[in-house]
This record gives sequence, structure tokens and C-alpha cells, in this order.
Amino acid sequence: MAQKLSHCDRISLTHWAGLLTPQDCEQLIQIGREHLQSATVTDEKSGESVPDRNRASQMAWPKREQYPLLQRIAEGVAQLTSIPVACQEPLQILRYPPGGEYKPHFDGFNADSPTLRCGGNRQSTFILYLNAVQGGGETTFPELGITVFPLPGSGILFSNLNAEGLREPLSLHAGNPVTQGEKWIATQWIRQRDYVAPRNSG
Ligand SMILES: O=C(O)CCC(=O)C(=O)O
Ligand SMILES: [Fe+2]
Repeated sequence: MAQKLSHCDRISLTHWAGLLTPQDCEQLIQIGREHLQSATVTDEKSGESVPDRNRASQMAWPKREQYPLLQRIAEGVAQLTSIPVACQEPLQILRYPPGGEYKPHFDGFNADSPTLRCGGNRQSTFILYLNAVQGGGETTFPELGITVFPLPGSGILFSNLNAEGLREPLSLHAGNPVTQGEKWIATQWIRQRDYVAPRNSG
């Protein structure tokens, strides 16, 4: 059942428990393992994927068409967000090793970023938690004072932009350092319009 975490009208942040079964989580981790590479971010200036010092993790971009589970998740996210699957970037599966973290950052881009050509800005982010992290690994929203614990099968949805479509400062968030064990998540970034993959993405 949906639980509203943010009571500020500048940002929406919703939590769901039990979105994925343990089997779904396991299969996503398995798919992730098959496709892992070191994590990158989309560079604001060039629009290309580049390694990121803020992001000690490995990631996978499996093709949705290749796995019925990814198709089902895409449709589930579209239903919960009321935003069509066409606006979704490829689902990103992330593994944080012990000590891994994602320092405070925005998922939304600056207004002059070339990646806006790929379907506008990232209006929302959906994060699915895939395993029981033994220590740390919470998602935090420092401007909102909200901490989300990574319970397997649960997920959060939050907005990244304000009413004018510009990056919302309150959407700042981080993946806390994993102090014990590893952390697996799947991140779905959702654009304002139909997502168009950049030419360098292969
Ligand atoms: O690991 C987390 O909890 C946050 C992940 C995140 O911010 C992202 O993938 O954009
Ligand atoms: Fe993020």
C-alpha cells in the first residue's frame, strides 16, 4: 500500500512495501550480475556516460525486451506513476559493495544539459530495493530529513522537478555507505517525454 513520506507540496515522495516478490528480487539481482560494469553517470556537459567518483558501485543496463520480468516491472511502474513506459530510461540495476555509497546528488539535470534532448528532464525516480542490507545503505533526503530503509521488495517514487519543470533543490538525495554486506537496487529514471537513447549508448 502506498505511503506518502513527504508532506511538503514542492516534492512528492511515496513508499510502497511488497512491490516485488523474493523471487522477483532474486531474478533482478541475477540479471544484474550478468550485466555488471562500473557505475557511470550522465555527464552534464557532454551528455555522455562517464565514470563517477561520487558513486562507488557497479551497475547493469539489461535490455527490457530480453526479460519478461523487466517488461512487467516497466508496466508496473507506469501504472503506479501514471506515466507511460515510453518515458522510462532503461532500468538500471546497481550493486553497492561493502563501503559503497552514492553521495548526495540530484537525478534531475541542469536546464542547459544536452541530455535534455533525450526526452526532457528526469521528472521522477523510482527505486526498488532488492536485498536485505546487513548494515547501512539507507536512502536519505537531507533537505527533507527523511531516511528510507532498504527493505527487499519495497520501493520509493519521488519527483525531481518543480512545477516549472526545473530541478527541485529538495530532491537532493543519497545512498548511505553500506557498512556491512552488499546492497542491490534497481533505479528507474523517468523523463518528461518519450525517452530517446543517446547515440553513444550502444
Ligand atoms: O542507493 C540509493 O539508495 C540511491 C540511488 C540513487 O540515488 C539513484 O540511483 O539515482
Ligand atoms: Fe539518485
